[in-house]
Amino acid sequence: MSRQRKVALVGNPNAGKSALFNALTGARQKIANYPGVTVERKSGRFVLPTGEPVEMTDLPGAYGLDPTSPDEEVTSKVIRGAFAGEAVPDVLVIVLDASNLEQHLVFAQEVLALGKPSVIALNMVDLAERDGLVLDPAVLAEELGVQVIPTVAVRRRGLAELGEAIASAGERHPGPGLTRIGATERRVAAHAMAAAAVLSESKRHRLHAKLDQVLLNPWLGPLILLGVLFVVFQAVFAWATPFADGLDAAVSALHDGVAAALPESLLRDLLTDGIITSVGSVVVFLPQIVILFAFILALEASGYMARAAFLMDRMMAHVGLSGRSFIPLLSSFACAIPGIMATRSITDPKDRLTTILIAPMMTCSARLPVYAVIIAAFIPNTNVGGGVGLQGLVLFALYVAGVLGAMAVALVLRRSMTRGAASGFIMELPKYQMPRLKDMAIGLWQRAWIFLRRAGTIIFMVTVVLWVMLNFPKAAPGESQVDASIAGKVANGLAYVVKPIGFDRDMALALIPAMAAREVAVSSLAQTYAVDAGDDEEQQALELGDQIKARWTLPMALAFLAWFVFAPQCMSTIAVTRRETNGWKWPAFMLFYLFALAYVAAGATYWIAVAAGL
Ligand SMILES: Nc1nc2c(ncn2[C@@H]2O[C@H](COP(=O)(O)OP(=O)(O)OP(=O)(O)O)[C@@H](O)[C@H]2O)c(=O)[nH]1
Ligand SMILES: [Mg+2]
Repeated sequence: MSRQRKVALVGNPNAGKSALFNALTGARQKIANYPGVTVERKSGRFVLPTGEPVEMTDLPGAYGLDPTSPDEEVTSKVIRGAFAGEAVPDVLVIVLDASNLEQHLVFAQEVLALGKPSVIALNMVDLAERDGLVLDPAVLAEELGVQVIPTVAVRRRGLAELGEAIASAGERHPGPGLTRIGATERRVAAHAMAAAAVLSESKRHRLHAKLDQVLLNPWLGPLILLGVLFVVFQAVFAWATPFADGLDAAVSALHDGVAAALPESLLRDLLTDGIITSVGSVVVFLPQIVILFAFILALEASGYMARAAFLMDRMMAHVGLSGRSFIPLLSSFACAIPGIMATRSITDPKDRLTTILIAPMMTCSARLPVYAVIIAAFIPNTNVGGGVGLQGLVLFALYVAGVLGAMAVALVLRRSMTRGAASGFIMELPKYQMPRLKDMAIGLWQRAWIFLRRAGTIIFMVTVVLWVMLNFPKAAPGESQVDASIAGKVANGLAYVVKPIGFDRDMALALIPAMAAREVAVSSLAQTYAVDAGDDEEQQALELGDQIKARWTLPMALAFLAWFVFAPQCMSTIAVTRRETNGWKWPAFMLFYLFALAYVAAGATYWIAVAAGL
């Protein structure tokens, strides 16, 4: 034999080619670049069982022979013998991931159609078996017309058999089935072959495979995801009502009880109209928060969340981000702080910065009380048909508005301040699982506790300060207490700024303490109206929602909602952004652009609503 024969390993990315290459060639490797491109060329010596030494190359992973990347181009050219200065391989070892057979068979058919001497390494059979899937290599060999050797590259299983198969791989002609052209035909055939090769499959594996087929379907998948999210928001309203009503009654009872038990005094006012009214107005949203988190935790534990990230990867790529940003952004639906901290897992610094900057637009749970009180006051609790409640629909729309805003900003940032290419994304999809009740209960308890602690600390303190500012100096007889107070005077100043976007003095007043935490907007409205009601018993008896309804117009309410979709009203988020970006530059930028967006969005909402005659 004049020339040393060449054997090349080909297959989809992550099939285990390099693992197999290392197992076969050991330390006898040469690493260089293919001439003219920065693609690594790995080759090594391997001695066949016949004693014949061959040169083995580990080709870059590819999904097809029509290249879409420099890696794929090298692979495609080398195996066709079209790469200048590179000898054409004599035998191809096509490496397949047995636990992902259907997908890998698509490329395998394309390679086999070239008609070269080939062998298939059915790799990762250990992982397939772990998942309850046992395959019959003989069926595949029959279908494909080449030898199929089960291997476990990392355990060196099947290497000797693979060597023998390589030694005996001879000239072959592509069978009729392998001259199929077109990706769709190959896909259909891959599906049939993968199904035919199954020797035994646990019920669970079959079910999971079916689930993935539906949930990850490029058309159905996103629709289902949208549907799931939609149900969540419907439930947040529908299921929480009885519990929220109960809490509300308890808060009122406590308020009245304390008011009756104490003599009239400043302390009594502070306790009742100040603390109980404000903290109570936030605490009543506990049921909605718990329901929202129950869904989020269940979706995470079941394995669906990772699928959602997978589905979102393509969409995120459109705005220059990857699926990697999805998890931090998703956590930001609970709270932007853990979300921003979770961006540490994003390796590309510009990717990460973009994700941090848009995280506050994901609707966090602190906005829920604001949204809920205004929606409940202004949006009728009607059915828009098919059992869909209008209130849940509006809530859903607010979440969507935040997401769309974030995507638009990411798109702009990735073309300007954080310019750069989107990084790739590979994600392991976890197995489907029934969420465990105990884990869920612990998770829910933690979230509920965090929420209550906020009510007991930040909101409590801001409330006391606000109460002082609202109650002093005392109004002259006939004058409104709110107008006379320090808070009222400050709010009157701010009211000039927010008047063009439809906000009145009370709304302006709510914005100031809400810088500490968004929920405070609700408690400060509750307090303002309690102070404003003074001794008017009829006014005092009104619920916050009814107060708001009586004082605001629908365009005002909608503008207020639009404001909270964007406004960066959370000191902790600003602080954590400063820490994660090492300076004030980015948090300052974040504050500026989010306030600008909030102002424009609220103004546009107000004037459009007014023009529409709402
Ligand atoms: N359990 C198990 N893991 C394997 C097996 N073969 C490879 N792996 C692991 O699968 C992962 C991917 O393997 P690689 O050899 O890097 O895959 P590759 O085909 O070279 O991937 P690209 O170079 O990206 O095309 C690695 O973590 C390997 O350790 C196997 O038979 N069983
Ligand atoms: Mg590799």
